Amino acid sequence: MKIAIIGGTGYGAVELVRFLNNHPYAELKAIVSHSQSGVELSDVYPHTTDLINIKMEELDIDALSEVIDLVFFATPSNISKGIIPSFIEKGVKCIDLSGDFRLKSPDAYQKWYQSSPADQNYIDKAVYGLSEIYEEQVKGASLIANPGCFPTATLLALIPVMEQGFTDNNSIIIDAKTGVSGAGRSLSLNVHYSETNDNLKAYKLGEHKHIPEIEQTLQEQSGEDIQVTFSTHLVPMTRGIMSTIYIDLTETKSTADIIDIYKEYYKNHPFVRIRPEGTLPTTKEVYGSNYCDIGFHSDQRTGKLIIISVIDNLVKGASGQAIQNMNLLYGWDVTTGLNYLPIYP
Ligand SMILES: NC(=O)C1=CN([C@@H]2O[C@H](COP(=O)(O)OP(=O)(O)OC[C@H]3O[C@@H](n4cnc5c(N)ncnc54)[C@H](OP(=O)(O)O)[C@@H]3O)[C@@H](O)[C@H]2O)C=CC1
Ligand SMILES: CC(=O)N[C@@H](CCC(=O)OP(=O)(O)O)C(=O)O
Repeated sequence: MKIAIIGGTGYGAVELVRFLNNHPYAELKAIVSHSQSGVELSDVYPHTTDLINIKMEELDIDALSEVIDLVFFATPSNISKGIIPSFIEKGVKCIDLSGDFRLKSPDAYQKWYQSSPADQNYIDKAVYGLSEIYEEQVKGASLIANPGCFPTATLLALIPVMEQGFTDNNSIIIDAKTGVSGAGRSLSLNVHYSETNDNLKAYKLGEHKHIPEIEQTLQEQSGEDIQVTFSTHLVPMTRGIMSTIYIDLTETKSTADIIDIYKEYYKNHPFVRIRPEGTLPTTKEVYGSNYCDIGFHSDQRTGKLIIISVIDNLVKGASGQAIQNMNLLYGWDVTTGLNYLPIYP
């Protein structure tokens, strides 16, 4: 299978390169860069020296479409929506790491992304690539909208319990934290070392574009009109997301009851690991890997279930899940190319 990556010098792209390099059925044919075409990837990322010998190139849709089967877009939002239709028309499948095709409502996209939405025909075609939940739909897709990092950690943690009929689905509070690589490679004051080191910041309260993404999927899964309270925090670490979720239970359930439900739900999904009672996952325990680890505490005193979900934002939250979706798309084992033990410590 011949692959191209667009957005070559970004963190998402170089993480895709890492996984494709280890993938037995995928061949990386081209890396497109709008800022550094003609430059060797290893000149931008010296850690790939002698391992990846690819000169980045300008985007040429016609020429690329002749030689590739699949394109990964690792570009900021507002880019892929103008390019993907041309690839799809030429029979090239697309996996988009940006948010351009995630929201089914064009009005919601306009509101939360403050920009005009993609062509409705392509929004309709796009499959939301939350791999474990939409496995069957992903298998038949031509365009996959890879989920955002916070929605991945949050939705995998919430959906199984919400299907049980003993939760108050309008009581959800999501308190999420992310490492700085979530903001990508470009520089800004927000992610400046002396602004983030030794510091903890809340940001984008009430206006984060992952709010409509989370609500859209929870509404689709439950059939209810759900609103969530969602807060994001920047933590002085490179990688990792922890989503701490609070949801009211309408029946008394022990932590062990909840764990049984999740173990059953994810029994055929190797990338979701359910922690035993008394242990809660940490971001370091999934570092560099495609795992989403989930732990629970059912608080009998308050009737709230507390769920802790961790991922590596660049792996399960972006490029790893994109590779998982590629594996589903082509009928390969989902773990192909992704069989990494987390890096610890
Ligand atoms: N970082 C993360 O944890 C996650 C990221 N994502 C999403 O994945 C996508 C990539 O993120 P990430 O790699 O972190 O971001 P980066 O900022 O690190 O990289 C994005 C790359 O896109 C290219 N690019 C930037 N501006 C333009 C432009 N105007 N036109 C064309 N290409 C452009 C640049 O590469 P070049 O100049 O080489 O073309 C840039 O390096 C984003 O949509 C992001 O929201 C999703 C989940 C998690
Ligand atoms: C630290 C930081 O800024 N994180 C980003 C993560 C968003 C992201 O990367 O996801 P999208 O693909 O939806 O843009 C944020 O909170 O906006």
